[in-house]
Amino acid sequence: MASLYGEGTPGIALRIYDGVRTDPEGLMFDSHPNTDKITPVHFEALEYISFPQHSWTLQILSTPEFEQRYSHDSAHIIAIAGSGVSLLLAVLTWQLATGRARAFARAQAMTRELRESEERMRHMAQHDPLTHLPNRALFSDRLQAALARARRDSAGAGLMFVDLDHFKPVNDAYGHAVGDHLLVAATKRMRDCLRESDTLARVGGDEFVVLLPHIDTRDDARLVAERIRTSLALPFLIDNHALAISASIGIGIFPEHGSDDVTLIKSADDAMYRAKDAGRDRLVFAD
Ligand SMILES: Nc1nc2c(ncn2[C@@H]2O[C@H](COP(=O)(O)OP(=O)(O)OP(=O)(O)O)[C@@H](O)[C@H]2O)c(=O)[nH]1
Repeated sequence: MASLYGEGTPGIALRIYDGVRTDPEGLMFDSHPNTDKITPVHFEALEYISFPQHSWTLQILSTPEFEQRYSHDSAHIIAIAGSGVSLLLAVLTWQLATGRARAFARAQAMTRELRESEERMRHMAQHDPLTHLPNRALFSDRLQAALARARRDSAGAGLMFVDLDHFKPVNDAYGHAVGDHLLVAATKRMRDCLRESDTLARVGGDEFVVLLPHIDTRDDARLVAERIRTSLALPFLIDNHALAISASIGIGIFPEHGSDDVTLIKSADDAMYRAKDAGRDRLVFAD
């Protein structure tokens, strides 16, 4: 029970019950099974206000002293006015609180959606849709960062161009979809030859690049390149077709074959073309 009217108007109080059933004349009521038993009280000492759409019942209590001072009707009006204002405030507060909570939840959901779509867009802008490998733009960023680190640490880095051999005949003989599946399978084989910290990127139709950001000697790069060459030279079984391809690999070492990304890329790319010219399925180091 709470007295709403402070010290100036002692003797009047308001109770709000939820789930109370009034009797047909509104004089007596039973308690809800979950509330305490409410003792019936004489009409002169209280008023009831039931809300048809709700299970609430207001009980307005007044002491005989209060009624002597203000009369029953005044007590009634003061209580009704007071409870009306209280209810209005409670409803407003509830609406503001839930409205704010809803607006807050919606804003959070929108922020999340926005962030996810930004991440999707950024991923699409930086990755190849077929193999999901980094594309040329992302590779270029990673290469520049790796060379800056290697320069600072006076360390080595390796760059490889890996171009598949005899890929076009696969497309021509079995169709583009089989060619696509072969590119995905070749990607997996190459990825399995690399460390997590290495970057494999797709920079053309059947052309890939590999960044080895930490190598001590050119033999480190040779070993990785040889592993890739061997794994790509094994037959692929794609959509029930046994397919044979291979790879020509050009290798450039930082800083030996280029002290900046542009020079290093050109050196490794030239080496790859020399591997093609020399008969394919081989590694060639940059000059
Ligand atoms: N299936 C498929 N084919 C592609 C895709 N992108 C490019 N290609 C094809 O890949 C082939 C690449 O050409 P080449 O590198 O000259 O073909 P190649 O037979 O490997 O030639 P060499 O490298 O000289 O051995 C072309 O036929 C392109 O149409 C792709 O996303 N999917």
